[in-house]
Parts: sequence; C-alpha cells; structure tokens
Amino acid sequence: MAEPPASLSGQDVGRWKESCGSFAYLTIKDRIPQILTKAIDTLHRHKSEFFEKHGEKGMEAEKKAISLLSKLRNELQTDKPIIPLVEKFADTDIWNQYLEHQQSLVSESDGKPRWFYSPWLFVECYMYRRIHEAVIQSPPIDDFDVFKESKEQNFFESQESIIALGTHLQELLKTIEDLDENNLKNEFFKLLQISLWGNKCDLSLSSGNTSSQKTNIINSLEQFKPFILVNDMEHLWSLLSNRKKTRGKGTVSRVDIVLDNSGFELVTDFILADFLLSSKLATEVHFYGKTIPWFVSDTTIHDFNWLIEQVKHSNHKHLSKCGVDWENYIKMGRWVYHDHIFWTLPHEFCAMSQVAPDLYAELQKAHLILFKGDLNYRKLTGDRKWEFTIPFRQALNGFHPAPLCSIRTLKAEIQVGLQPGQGEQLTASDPSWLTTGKYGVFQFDGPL
Ligand SMILES: O=P(O)(O)OC[C@H]1O[C@](O)(CO)[C@@H](O)[C@@H]1O
Ligand SMILES: [Mn+2]
Repeated sequence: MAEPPASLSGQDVGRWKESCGSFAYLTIKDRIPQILTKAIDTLHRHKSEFFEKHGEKGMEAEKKAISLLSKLRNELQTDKPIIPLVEKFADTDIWNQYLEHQQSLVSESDGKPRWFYSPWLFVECYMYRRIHEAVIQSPPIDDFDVFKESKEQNFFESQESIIALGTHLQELLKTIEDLDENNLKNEFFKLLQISLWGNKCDLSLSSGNTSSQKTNIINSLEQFKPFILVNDMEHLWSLLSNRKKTRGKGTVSRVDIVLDNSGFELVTDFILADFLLSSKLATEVHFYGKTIPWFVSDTTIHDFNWLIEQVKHSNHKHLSKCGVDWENYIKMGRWVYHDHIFWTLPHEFCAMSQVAPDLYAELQKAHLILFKGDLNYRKLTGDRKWEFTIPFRQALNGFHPAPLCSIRTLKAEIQVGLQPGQGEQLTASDPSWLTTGKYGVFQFDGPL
C-alpha cells in the first residue's frame, strides 16, 4: 500500500484560504496558550483552598505548578524544542521514546522537534501531558484537575437539556417493550443523533470557555439533519438488530464506547447506553475514559462517577431515576468502565496493536465500537492530509479491532469518505465547515 500522506502541522497554511494559517497553526498559536493561561488562573484561584488543606506546603506547590506552566507557555510561544518528560509516571518512557522517534524524522538542518513544525496531533497531546507533569511535580496538590471546574460548569449550565433528555428516556422506557421494529429503530436513530450533537460541547475548541447545551436538543434533530455529511446509522441498526434476532439466550452483545467529553456529551452517551441495554440491542456496554485530565473536557473516572452521582441526586424524578439505574448497571457489571494509558498517548490508532496489544485485544471483544468526538477521529485517521474522497477504511490504515463507527462533529481540517465534489462544494458554501462543529458524521467500518 502507498505511504499515508503527511501529518497536519502548525506549519501548514489554511486548507481553504492560502493566505491564512491552518486551524492547526491557529490552535497552537492562540487556543493552546489561552488554555494554559486559564489553567494558571485556576491554580491561582484555588490558592486559599490549597492552604486550608495543606498549609504552607500547599501554597508552595501552587507556586511551583504555576511556574512550570508559565515555563511551558513560554517554550510554546517561542517555538522552543520539545523536551523529554522528566517526572517518572506510567507512560513516561513511551512518551520519551515517541519523542525520539519524532526527533529521528526531523532532518539535520531543522534540528529538534518544535511546536509549530512537528505533527499537530503530537504537540497538542504533548501539551496536555506537560500540564499533567507540572501538576504531578507539585505535591501535595498532585491530584488537582485544572479542568474540573469547567467540566462541572458545563454540566450545571446544561441542566435544562439534561432534564429534557432524562425525561425523554424515562418516558420511552415505559413503552419500550411494546415498540415495533420501526419505532425502535427511530428511537435508536434519535439517541444516536443526540449523542452526535452532544459532541459540539467540548471545551477545547472554545479554549476552555463555557460551551454548554442550553436548548432542548431533541426538538432540533430534524433541523440538524442536513449537516450530517456521512450517515451510516442504518449499518449500526442492521448490525445490532440482526445480532439481537439471531443470538442465543445468554449470549453477549457488547457495544464499546470510547468516550470523549464529560458534562453534557457524557449524559447523551449514557442515555444512548441505557437505551442499548433497555432495548436489548446490547447486553453490555463498556466505556473507555482518560487516565489524566485531557483536552480540557475529556472524561476521567472521576468525572464519570461524579456525573452519575449528580444525576442520581437530582431533584428531578426522571433524572434521578436515570442516575439510580446507571449506578445499578455498573454494580451488575452491565456497564463497565476501563481506562488505559494509550488513550493519552500521541499515537495514531493504527499503532495500537503494537503499542497497547492488551487494549487492542479488549476492543476485539466488542461487537461494535463507537468512537466519540473529534480527537478520536484524528487518531483513527492518523491526523493526516487525506483527500476528502479516500475511503474511511483506507485512512484507518489497518486499525480494525471490531466493526466501528466514528460519531464526530468536525473540529479539525480532516475528513475522509466524502462523495466526489462534496468537500469542494462545502468549501465554496461554508468555508469553515471543517472546524466549527456545525457538521457531523456517523462513519462506519464494518467487518473485514
Ligand atoms: O472533544 P473533541 O470532539 O475530541 O474535540 C477536541 C478538539 O479540540 C481541538 O483540538 C481544538 O483545540 C480540536 O481540533 C480537537 O480535535
Ligand atoms: Mn474532547
């Protein structure tokens, strides 16, 4: 097979306007420094809390973390070489090996890997890993999540929509046993679309500023339909409904969800996961989250548990019923949470079978894997400059643990599997279609 194309990078010019910097460039130049500044500010604001908890040591730790983050911001803004990680952690060696690999790709005259010249996926992941390094180097505040507040705020600000979703689910569950095939399929499609548009609410695109869901999303689904550029929902239905019909008693149907953002998006994923069990389209759902705070709003085990607790203690009866059910699913092992350091490494997913064979083997147990969000799409496709019409399977570059589907709103200058001319038409009618989160895809890759 021909070599895959080059990686997106901060040195690229815009895909649609050659005089402009690419989205990758603008992210490194503007968005990432803003996220760092916000993280510094958050540490500042928690100063007295650190003091109350840890006394003088807490104050010193806050100063240390802030100085490490300021140094990081300076390295980035002056395009300094990317330096190895120093603090020993579970993934430090793999990171440093990856860095050496990047170094080997840089030609002699260019010197070392640098922020604006190396692959965007690598430097952006590296930035979040360095934020984590700054925090773990600063005990006793080494378990502080600088993004926790924003994630919680997103949840609280989306309350009305969350209540609407909880109510919708509970009403649906009352009659779910009596629904005919067609109605069940319609409901499945609705909840898939809710989970898709839930992905608009990430906090990395908005530089850590609030990005919540204020309106009832269920009423907007028809209006959003034209913005689904690749719609493979039928494939998901066929796969799961055929399996439901043909599987024997006591046989498992397992759907794995590689999670993205906490807050509103996570609620939409839970609603979908609940429906999968209640409709018997699946018998188990496995979730994958991040081991460290990541791309501002990504879900950690703490966020996962926190959100279920919040929902359970809601004053709204339908919502609290959701929380009780979700906790029970976990207790019964029908919902299973996994984490793995691979998800917070910079590698594209086609490297998973080599870098994390245990994770690859785990995913192979699924009958369907749903990959939520934009960053997962970038890693599925290697964050490379593919032509818009290249088949999704080709861009996956051999990654195929099980049938899979990307559920993603577009927030990076990469999209594959379009019809001839579709990308060009979009560029003409809506030049920023690739990066605003207004468009979405359900992109499926079936059995080999
Ligand atoms: O939460 P998501 O959907 O993965 O989106 C995170 C996105 O943030 C950005 O990095 C912008 O910083 C996107 O390009 C990126 O993929
Ligand atoms: Mn995210």
